[in-house]
Amino acid sequence: MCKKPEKKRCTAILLAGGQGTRMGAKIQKQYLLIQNRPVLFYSLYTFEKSEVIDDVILVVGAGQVEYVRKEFVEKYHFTKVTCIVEGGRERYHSVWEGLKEVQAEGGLEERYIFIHDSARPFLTEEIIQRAYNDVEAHSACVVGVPSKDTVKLVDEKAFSRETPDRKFVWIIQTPQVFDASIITEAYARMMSRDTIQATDDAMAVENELHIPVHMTEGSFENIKITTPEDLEIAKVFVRRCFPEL
Ligand SMILES: Nc1ccn([C@@H]2O[C@H](COP(=O)(O)OP(=O)(O)OP(=O)(O)O)[C@@H](O)[C@H]2O)c(=O)n1
Ligand SMILES: C[C@](O)(CO)[C@H](O)COP(=O)(O)O
Repeated sequence: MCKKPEKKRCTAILLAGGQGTRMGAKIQKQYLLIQNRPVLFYSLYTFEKSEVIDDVILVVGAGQVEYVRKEFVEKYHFTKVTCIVEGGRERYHSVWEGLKEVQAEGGLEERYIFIHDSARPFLTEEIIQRAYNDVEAHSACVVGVPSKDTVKLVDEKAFSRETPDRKFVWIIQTPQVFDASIITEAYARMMSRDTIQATDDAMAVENELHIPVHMTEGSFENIKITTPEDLEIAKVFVRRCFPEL
């Protein structure tokens, strides 16, 4: 009889260490409320219920570890959160802090890492499943959606330089999912450089290891809460995405 291969351990690194400058609110946007619950609650809830995700490393801002432990992990009984660490100045610093925890725990060969922005509360189990299938097939994948708009590359004075064929343009979301050994090696190399320009995790893998990263279909609801109008949209999406809450 053919034995089914064991599922690899799936760890989410959930990022909640940003300042939310573009939101311009008095508190960081991961703590703003959408329908009576903080933005950070929703992705923790989705990971907790997920059949794919085994454990969660939560990365938070300086001095927020105990607050998040009490007000999220204990209050809502999020049992998959195994550790809460402080992040750093840029998003990639925060990812690196999460990855250091992964390295310390070990088992890199048998593990996938799902890096997700807590600022994207409308992640679904379907997207997580699709990403899992994709990382099994390709070792590196990022969730995104094909662009619905025409995209132009422009010069410094905002004159159009090039219009890429839209069928090759994807708008990138999270989670971004990798073999643990690939993403830790890519980040270790990237973090040793003097200047770093990486607005997502795939860039580390593409630039440092030259490994192709596959696109996994996300959803147009998997938005990032970035500026105040995103919160207005979120109020509509939350009812559709979490009818049980
Ligand atoms: N130093 C940082 C910066 C960002 N993030 C997280 O990365 C995700 C995406 O970043 P972004 O939307 O840019 O969040 P902020 O950095 O908070 O926003 P802004 O750039 O407007 O300050 C968010 O969940 C944010 O909390 C993080 O953990 N650590
Ligand atoms: C990773 C990301 O969410 C993909 O869209 C995005 O690049 C994060 O960028 P930000 O400038 O930190 O919001």
